[in-house]
Parts: sequence; C-alpha cells; structure tokens
Amino acid sequence: MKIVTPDAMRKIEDEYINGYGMDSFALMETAVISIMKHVNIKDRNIVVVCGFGNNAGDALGVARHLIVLHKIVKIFICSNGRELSRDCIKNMNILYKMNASIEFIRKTEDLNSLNKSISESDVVIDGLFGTGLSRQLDTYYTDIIKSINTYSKYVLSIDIPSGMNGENGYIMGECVKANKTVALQFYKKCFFCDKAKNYTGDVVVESLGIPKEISEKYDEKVYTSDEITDKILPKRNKYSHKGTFGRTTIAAGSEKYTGAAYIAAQAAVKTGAGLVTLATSKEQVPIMQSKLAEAMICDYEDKYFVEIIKKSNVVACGPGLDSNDSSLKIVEEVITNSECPIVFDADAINVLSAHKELLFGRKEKNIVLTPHPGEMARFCGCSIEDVNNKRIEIAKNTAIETNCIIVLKGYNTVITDGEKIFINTTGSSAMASGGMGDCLTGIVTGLISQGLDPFKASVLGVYIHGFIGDSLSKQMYSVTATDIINKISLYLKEFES
Ligand SMILES: NC(=O)C1=CN([C@@H]2O[C@H](COP(=O)(O)OP(=O)(O)OC[C@H]3O[C@@H](n4cnc5c(N)ncnc54)[C@H](OP(=O)(O)O)[C@@H]3O)[C@@H](O)[C@H]2O)[C@H](O)CC1
Ligand SMILES: [K+]
Repeated sequence: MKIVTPDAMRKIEDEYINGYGMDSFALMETAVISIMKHVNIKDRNIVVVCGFGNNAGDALGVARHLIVLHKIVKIFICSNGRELSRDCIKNMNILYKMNASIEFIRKTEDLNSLNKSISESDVVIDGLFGTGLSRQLDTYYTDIIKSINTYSKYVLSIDIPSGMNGENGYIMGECVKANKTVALQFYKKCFFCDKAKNYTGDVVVESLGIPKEISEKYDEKVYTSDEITDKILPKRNKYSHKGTFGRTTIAAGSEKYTGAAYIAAQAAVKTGAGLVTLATSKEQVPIMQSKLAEAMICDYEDKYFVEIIKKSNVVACGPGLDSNDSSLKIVEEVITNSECPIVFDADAINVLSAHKELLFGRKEKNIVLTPHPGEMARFCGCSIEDVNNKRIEIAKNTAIETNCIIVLKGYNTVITDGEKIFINTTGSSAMASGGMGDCLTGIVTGLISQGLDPFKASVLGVYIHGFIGDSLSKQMYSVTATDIINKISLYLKEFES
C-alpha cells in the first residue's frame, strides 16, 4: 500500500475536488462513514474533540452519525478563535439543527467541562488536527491534548493522532495517545517514524475511493512491502534442477563467532538456493562440516574461495566476521572477484564504513547492505538517534550515495534502492534475538540465488522473515533464528506466485 506525505495527500485531494469535480463535502462524508466502522457500537458516551479544519469536519460528521444512533455525544470545538473550514461549518450547522451539545473551549477554565466529559465517556473521537498540522502547538492546544491523554479510556484518532507531524512523525509539543488511528485513503509517512508507534495505537487505512490515476500522479514511491510481496516469487518449474536455483557463496564466521555462519548458510539452503558453499575460518571448517549437511565448506585461505566467488550467482558476506584486517581482505576479495549480487551484513558493513570506495564503480546496482541502526550510524558517521529520527531519509540518501540497495533493519525495516522505498510491516519483538540478522541475510541471499532481482529479493526476504516470526509468535513466547529456518520452506510455498 502507498504511503504519503501530507503534501501529496493535499495535492491528491485537491486534484480530485478541483480537477475532477468531486464534491468536498461528499468526500468528507465518505471519510465519516469509513471512520464510523471503527466506533464500537456498544459505546454509549462519546466525546468528540474538534479543531477547526477538515479533520474537525470529519469528527463533526462522525458526531452526527453517532447522535442518529442514539449515543450520548458531547462535542467540543477547540478553534482558539480561528474560523472553521467551510465543510466543518456545514457539519456544525446540521448539528445545531439536531440540537447537539456543542461547547467551545475558549479559555483554561473551559477545560474543566472537557475533563469531566472525557472522564465520563467511553471513547474520545480525536479530530483536532490531521494532515494540516504544520507547526509547534501552543499551550491552548497542548493543554487540550493533555486532557485527552489524562482522562480518556479509549481514543479513536481521525487520520493522524493530533499533535504528530504527518511528514516526519515529530511530536509538535504534545500528541494524543490513540488506541486506534483510522487513516484516510493511505498510510501517512509519520506512522513509520521512530516514535509514532507510541501514539498511533492500531492503524487501519480506510479508502475514500480516490481514483488510482490521481494518486499515481503524485506517487512519492514509498510503499509498505505488501505492495509487491505476493507477486514476485516465481513458481518452481517441474523440470528445473539445482543449477536453476543458483550457486550461493556465504563468506561468514570467524574464530570469534561461530553460530552466525551456520545460521546464514542454513537459511540460504532452506530458502531454496541450489548449491550453497560456506567459506569460513579454518578453525570452523570441521565444526561446520558436521553441522551443515547440504552445504559445501571451504576456508577463506583456500584458493577455491576465489574460484567459487567467481562462479557464484550471489555472495553473502559478513555474518560472524570480525572487524579486523583479515575481514577487510575477505570483503575486498568478494568485491573484486564478483560481478554477481552481493549481500553485505554485520562486520562487513563496519569494514566498508571505512572503505566506501570499494562499493563504487560496479556496473549494476546489485550490492545489498543490511545494517541495523548502529551499523548504519557508523556507516554514515552520525548518531544512532539521528538514524532513528530519519530512518527513511538516511536509508534513501545512503542508497543514492553508494549506489547500493539499503535494508535498514529495525521496527518497520526500510528497504530502498534510492528511488523506491518499501517499509516492512511484519515482525515483532518476539523475534528480538541473536542470529535473526544472519537468518535474514541467508533468506535474501537464497532468494537472489534463485533469480530474484536483489531489490525485490530484499523486500520479499524481509517480509517473509517477519511474516514467519509473526505466525510463530502466535503460539511461541519468543522466536529464534532456528525456529524461522525450520519453517522457511513451508511458508515460502504461500508466496509462490
Ligand atoms: N485527504 C483527504 O482526501 C481528505 C481529508 N480530510 C480530512 O482533512 C484533514 C486535513 O484537513 P486540513 O483542514 O487541511 O487540516 P487540519 O484539520 O489537520 O488542520 C487545520 C488547520 O490547522 C492549522 N494549523 C497547523 N498547525 C497548527 C498549530 N500548531 N496550531 C494551530 N493551528 C495549526 C492549519 O492552518 P494554518 O492556516 O494555520 O496553517 C491547518 O489548516 C485530514 O487529516 C482528514 O482528516 C477530509 O475530510 C476528507 C478528505
Ligand atoms: K486527529
């Protein structure tokens, strides 16, 4: 599904109304009807808190429908003296004709009535601000939001929790803590920013029926990954053989770290890579030989290492490496001896942070970097906080600068080739355990090995990795990389196009 900024949303709405002749009040009523689906029919006492723009217009429309349903509805308009938008006034006038209870919050003392009503209510409908919020809130508004957060039992936010900047997720002084947010037509970009999840509650997107050709015109090329994940894994041809599914080399493991190499190689095997070779440190070879039944094993110093890289359809490099000079040598060997796609993870990324020049000059954009926020921060020379505050921008800019595909891991992993951005919606903290990143590297590599283009393989790999974790976590308290590996091939079947 598409993700939009408030700016694009405004242009889409404007074109629909002014270019196509759609009636703005009819569009608002469409929003109202779709928001109504999310009001619990059992709730009786409802407080509707409005600002003065069209977000408030939506909220007033919801109030009207609730009154028709015999709910006890108290409406508070918080315009701070500002004129209400045209469609907001239209809804307000209908409400006056219906003898609705409408109070204006003008000064601090008026808050007492709001506080009392909220504390007596089952649910608060939050229609203070939506995509129009553009600057820091003053105390008039922060006090109102504090009241909602202090006294409410349940909050349903319209479009965006009021107080959150729709573009970057910044909290503009204070923000409503919603239990549920009904986003209109598209996800808003702010939902995928670091702190948004503390405020949005569950997010549902409701269509307003805006024609596709309008939204495509203002496409900002940011999507959730499910936009493509059900269409890209090819069905296995019955006459295919192991050569069809590619040669994969995994350069992973060191004297210091043992498990990562095994996990990455086994994940690639289970994802369906045709022939997997694990290149690892000399000490680990016998251990890996006894653990990995399906993969071939060599060590980094073996001359076979370079030969196999040259013959590979994909190389993964980094899990369980160390960030020392011998790792630099391995990374160099992988890059200089291959034209095929490469997936760099973990310490390979740390090594590349100091040697970005190694990434330049490739004919194709076929290197994937899979940093977690700490590795991304080191790579970009900024703080982890900076990365977390601007995940989408930092991933995109790094993809452009390095000509690589970036998979910035974490909650809502960002996958970008510098042009398109996919935000992953699967996975949870049940998967927060050692080896998960190595497992992801193996899955992405295994998909590339079978012929998927590296960008699509990254989007699909991240999605499937989280999807399996989500499915398993319904029955398991925590999910390990081994749990995922054991189920990959079962779940991949569901994704066959
Ligand atoms: N997208 C659609 O197709 C539809 C959207 N709908 C709903 O409309 C809102 C957006 O409505 P809008 O009127 O544009 O904006 P808001 O209601 O969010 O905000 C109102 C005005 O508030 C002003 N503003 C901005 N920041 C502040 C602040 N910090 N303090 C006080 N006031 C502020 C700003 O006006 P200015 O002139 O002062 O800049 C806003 O315009 C969307 O979210 C949906 O809920 C439609 O109902 C259906 C179609
Ligand atoms: K809102």
